[in-house]
Amino acid sequence: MKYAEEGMQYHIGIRNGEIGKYVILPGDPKRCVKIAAFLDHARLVADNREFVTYTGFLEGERVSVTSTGIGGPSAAIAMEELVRAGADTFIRVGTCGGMQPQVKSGDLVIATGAVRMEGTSREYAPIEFPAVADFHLSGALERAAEKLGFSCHTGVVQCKDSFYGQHEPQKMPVGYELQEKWNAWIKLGCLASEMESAALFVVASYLNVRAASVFLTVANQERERLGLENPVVHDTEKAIRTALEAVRELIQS
Ligand SMILES: O=P(O)(O)O[C@H]1O[C@H](CO)[C@@H](O)[C@H]1O
Ligand SMILES: O=c1cc[nH]c(=O)[nH]1
Repeated sequence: MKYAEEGMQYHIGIRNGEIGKYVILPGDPKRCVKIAAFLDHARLVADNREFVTYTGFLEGERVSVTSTGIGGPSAAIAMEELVRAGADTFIRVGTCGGMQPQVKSGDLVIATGAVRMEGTSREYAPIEFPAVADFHLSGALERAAEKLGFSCHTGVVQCKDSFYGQHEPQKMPVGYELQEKWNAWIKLGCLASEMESAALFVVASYLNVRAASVFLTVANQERERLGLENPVVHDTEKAIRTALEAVRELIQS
């Protein structure tokens, strides 16, 4: 494809040689600078659309941070172009909404797999194919959260394309379907809902690279429904530190 000059990735604006093989993937571009602050000698290498990239060092190894924006389409584009630029190991650092009563605001969630109730992954793989995280990366995230003493849940998460379809299904013309499926995901033990991991895990399988996800639980609408305590938490630092500790372990191993 010839949309960009030679050696430059069209959407993310990265030039060859500007990123590490390890990339942290937040959704929010403003999270990039917070993550980059944990790297040595981090510098901004690209800023195009929703895709902001910093590259720095961890344990002497080059590590990058690229925001994906919201949803599967832009997350898949980011991963495709980062792989073309040389990356092979991805950890999404996101936010999520808890679904099970034990998943409380401020807790971390690590995804072992993701429900593919979004559109992007269907343009890569038939729906029978599972969206699964890399086993070794997820294990490294679990060990990191435990080492850092953070409250953490590991399991399947649910992905969708409509944030408001999750939060206000009754207002949607297809609310009957959204509500029925939501109840099914809860019965099946889904821990939390977010928007990018299903696409990232399926694209990673297709491109033969490694991907995993860790999230901050912002709040939990099921706890709200049950009349349980449910504050709103926005600070993603625990998820960021967990991801970077996992990358550190991978670099040292
Ligand atoms: O905080 P980020 O990483 O963007 O993740 C979550 O937040 C956004 C919705 O508010 C979606 O992108 C969802 O996956
Ligand atoms: O409830 C939430 C919180 C973050 N991201 C989501 O997709 N849903």
